[in-house]
Amino acid sequence: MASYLRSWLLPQSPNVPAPAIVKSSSSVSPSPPGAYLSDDDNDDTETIRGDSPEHDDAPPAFPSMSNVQRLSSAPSPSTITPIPRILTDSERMPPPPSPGLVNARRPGLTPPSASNRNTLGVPSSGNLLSLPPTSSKPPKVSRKVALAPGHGPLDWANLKKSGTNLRGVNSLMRITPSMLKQHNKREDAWSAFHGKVYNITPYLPYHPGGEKELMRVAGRDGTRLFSLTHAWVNVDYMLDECLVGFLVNEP
Ligand code: HEM
Repeated sequence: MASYLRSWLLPQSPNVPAPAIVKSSSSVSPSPPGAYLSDDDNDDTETIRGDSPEHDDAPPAFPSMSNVQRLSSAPSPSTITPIPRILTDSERMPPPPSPGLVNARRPGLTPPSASNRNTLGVPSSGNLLSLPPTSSKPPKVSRKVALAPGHGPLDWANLKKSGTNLRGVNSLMRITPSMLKQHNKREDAWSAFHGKVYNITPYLPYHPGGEKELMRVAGRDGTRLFSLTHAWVNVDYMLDECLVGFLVNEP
């Protein structure tokens, strides 16, 4: 009786098989004697060693181990794999920056300072978020003049359609530079544009740039000055009813 109790209170000696470790072929399958003693050569013995996950639900050995036996066979704390801890919000990776701070975090770009921000907090310059300058030129000052009442663009269009003879001649002519030069008075002003000669006298009070400007080309070729001022204006359409002829070279 005493030896029986001692065998349960003391750890098992190495030559006595531990009752909890089932290695006996009789408990599993009828293997030939000695087959379960082989460590590596037999696959069947591998499946019943207890280190396989499939063996976790094996029934406890009988008789069960004492406290001393359990302590001696328990794994040391250093061999226990720690269970991963769930991170709190503050320990997780920070969220991506908001769009307004993207440039401030880019290397090589200076973050927008308070000095180059307007009252709305929008960077005014030196930042990709700022609007590009639309033009480096100063704003163009209009040189248009105030036309007399009844002398607007629509009034000119109506005059052209009225059938009034705006040419001052009965037929189209071949006009040399010397002939053109004789028509340089306000009441009789001709000017050449793109090889065509027009009577500009009826148009003088309708010219948005003023009579004075238009009279600069009276009696001569005004193509260059016209193109420098407003190349986009369709003079052929504007003065089609004022055509008097075509510019030709001197004979
Ligand atoms: C007979 C031919 C010409 C016609 C049909 C004509 C027509 C016009 C028109 C339609 C405009 C208004 C343009 C706009 O609204 O943007 C204009 C403006 C003007 N034109 Fe003429 N033009 C003629 C000849 C000339 C010539 C020869 C000069 C210069 C010597 C001249 C000087 C000007 C100027 C300074 C303005 C004002 C431009 C501005 O600041 O907006 N034009 N002209």
